[in-house]
Amino acid sequence: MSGSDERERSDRHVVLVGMMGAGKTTTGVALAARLDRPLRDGDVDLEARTGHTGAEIAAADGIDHLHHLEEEVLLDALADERPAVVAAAGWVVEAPRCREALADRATVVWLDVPVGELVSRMATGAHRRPLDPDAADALLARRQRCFAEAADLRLDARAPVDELVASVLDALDEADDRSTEEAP
Ligand SMILES: Nc1ncnc2c1ncn2[C@@H]1O[C@H](COP(=O)(O)OP(=O)(O)OP(=O)(O)O)[C@@H](O)[C@H]1O
Ligand SMILES: O=C(O)C1=C[C@@H](O)[C@@H](O)[C@H](O)C1
Ligand SMILES: [Mg+2]
Repeated sequence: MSGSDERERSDRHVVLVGMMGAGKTTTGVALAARLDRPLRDGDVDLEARTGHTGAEIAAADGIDHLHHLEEEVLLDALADERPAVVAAAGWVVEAPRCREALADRATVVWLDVPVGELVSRMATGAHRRPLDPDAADALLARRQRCFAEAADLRLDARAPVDELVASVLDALDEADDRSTEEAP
């Protein structure tokens, strides 16, 4: 894993990033249980803060306003001293402030899913704004670099959830082993 070692690994948040429908919430619930950490889900925090879903905010106030709120929600979650598992909003890797905070305070896992599978996964749940396949394709192409820059670990998230969780736990253990070996 790359990324800043300013904080001990065990103090860092584990943040799941990826496109809408990539499985951040689903994997986040299972990972938080295994790590015995709280789950901070961007969509849940957004609704608790505003009383509205992302889809409602985008429709009423525009996508830029939604993005501004999502940025604040992630920065708040990362500022919490208690290490958590965080399911971040899909967009946040495009925000330089978020990428900086992620590099400082988190181990970042990119749940990467091809567009065809994403589109069927996005059909579930009511909180998402609608996105057609061509728009999803263009968005992923544009955002690929941001995900790659932010991520310490990239997983093919077509795998079953328990395998994804095991891969994250393995990567965290390996990083812990390396930092123990490197300690003076
Ligand atoms: N590893 C997986 N294998 C198969 N289906 C999955 C997997 N992970 C998630 N799903 C399914 O994909 C759909 C979207 O998952 P989820 O809501 O967790 O995505 P998300 O990344 O949190 O989306 P959003 O960014 O919109 O909140 C759900 O129906 C979920 O059951
Ligand atoms: O991935 C995206 O582009 C988005 C994700 C959501 O969190 C919202 O920011 C919005 O619906 C756009
Ligand atoms: Mg989610």
